[in-house]
Amino acid sequence: MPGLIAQPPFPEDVPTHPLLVVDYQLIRAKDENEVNKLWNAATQLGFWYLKNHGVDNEVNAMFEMGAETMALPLEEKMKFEQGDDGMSFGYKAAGVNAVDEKGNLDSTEFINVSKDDALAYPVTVHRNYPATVVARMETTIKPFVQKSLEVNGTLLSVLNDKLGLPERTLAHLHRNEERSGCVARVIRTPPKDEAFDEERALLSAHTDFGSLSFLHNRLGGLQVLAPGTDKWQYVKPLPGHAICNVGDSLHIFSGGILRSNVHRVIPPPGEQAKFERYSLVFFTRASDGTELRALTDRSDLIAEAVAKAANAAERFRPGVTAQEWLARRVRNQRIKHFEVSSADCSFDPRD
Ligand SMILES: O=C(O)CCC(=O)C(=O)O
Ligand SMILES: [Fe+2]
Repeated sequence: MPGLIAQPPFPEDVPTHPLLVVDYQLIRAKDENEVNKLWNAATQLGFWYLKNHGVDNEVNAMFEMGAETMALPLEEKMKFEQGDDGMSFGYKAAGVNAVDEKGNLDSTEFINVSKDDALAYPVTVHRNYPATVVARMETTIKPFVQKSLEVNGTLLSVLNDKLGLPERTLAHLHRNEERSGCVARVIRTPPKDEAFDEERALLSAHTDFGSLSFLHNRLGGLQVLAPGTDKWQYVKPLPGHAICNVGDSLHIFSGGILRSNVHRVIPPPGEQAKFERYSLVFFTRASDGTELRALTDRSDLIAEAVAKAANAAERFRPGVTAQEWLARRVRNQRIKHFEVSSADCSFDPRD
């Protein structure tokens, strides 16, 4: 089980991309220095470490839930597969997504549990889940979802104010009680297959689709392509530190001020590659019916940024809701839609 088996440390001699370390407790206290650090991280790279978030116990329990679920027979897991229609909740089998332009298939499994299903349990809002998920819905998943919503909600409110938006503008677009694509995801990738080339992605280059991602890594493998560079670099997992990043919808709401940066997952470096890799993410996404558009009418800062941007109309008013954006992005990754989606430039991270 992840975290219970001793795993080799991240190698010393592998280059990594440093991230700013933001202290969640100082953010909650609205400490000015810390708020500025968060702002710099969110506007420059769009990724940062978050320490003192207080979610460690729930994270460990979620890894257990993920391992219990992945251990089910494939036939059982397939009863809950997300399918080819753009549904993001449920089980994603290995080999259903393309990882590159050649149409190579992924080897990554997910279990995605909807925030709406977790909070409404035992009422079903979107779908049913495997017995290993149901057994922990109340004890493990709901507390993880609630705490993750709180952490991301606090970060959103600080960013809201720095963007010059009226109080709680972003909070209104991300209301816990409204249906959304917010989801808790456990990811499993197998140990590295020696036959695969080093650079073959486990999760292809992408930007996240929602507003804020709260990620927990144990082994390396996550890489970012930092602005102004052409080399992928590992982000080193640090014990007790989450990795947070901005996604597409927040990039759009902010008129491009907040950066939704490209990232991918490849096999972990060195000795770590011999182990299966588990990671856990909570994605905060806007309520389903929210129109994705820059909030130019609510903030002078955003209006100025959009006025200066190239192709602003296309980039910051794509003419879709948060729900449509998510469904399109999820659907276009599936190999079933590969020919259509590659013609539609789905490998452009902003498709
Ligand atoms: O597993 C990771 O480290 C990153 C996962 C990720 O980027 C995603 O699920 O969007
Ligand atoms: Fe991602």
